[in-house]
Amino acid sequence: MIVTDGRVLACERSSPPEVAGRWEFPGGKVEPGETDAQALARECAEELGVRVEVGDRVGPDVPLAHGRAVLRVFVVTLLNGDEPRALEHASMRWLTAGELDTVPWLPADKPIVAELPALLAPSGSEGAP
Ligand SMILES: Nc1nc2c([nH]c(=O)n2[C@H]2C[C@H](O)[C@@H](COP(=O)(O)OP(=O)(O)OP(=O)(O)O)O2)c(=O)[nH]1
Repeated sequence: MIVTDGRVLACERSSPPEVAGRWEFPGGKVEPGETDAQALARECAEELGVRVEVGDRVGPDVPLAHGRAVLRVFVVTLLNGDEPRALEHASMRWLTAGELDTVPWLPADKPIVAELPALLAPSGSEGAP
């Protein structure tokens, strides 16, 4: 997940048909010989045209419905002022904590999205009215 200025980048899948229109964090499958961080940097370049630094993990490993993989999410930071472009997604939105419920997330993402308000809140404001 790319977090900038208290907003997270949410991406709308364009395919396959059964998940088109559902929203996710940019990323993709780790290929043989890659570390998690290498795979994530490659996918961010392919899908968004950006260079990133991979940071801490967020939330649990979530088993995917087909049982062949888990969803594992990391915070990443954009490098060199790069601006994400939706090269493979149908659309993209930068969401504040208050907007997280305004897109239909893929089911596997929901436990991870649940951890986001704390991460997006300005430090010290967690729990504030
Ligand atoms: N990148 C990403 N994938 C997710 C999320 N949530 C979720 O269930 N997935 C699923 C969708 C896919 O089955 C898989 C991600 O792999 P992918 O995006 O590389 O899959 P794909 O089938 O489009 O592409 P490919 O690797 O087969 O070329 O994980 C998420 O937040 N981000």
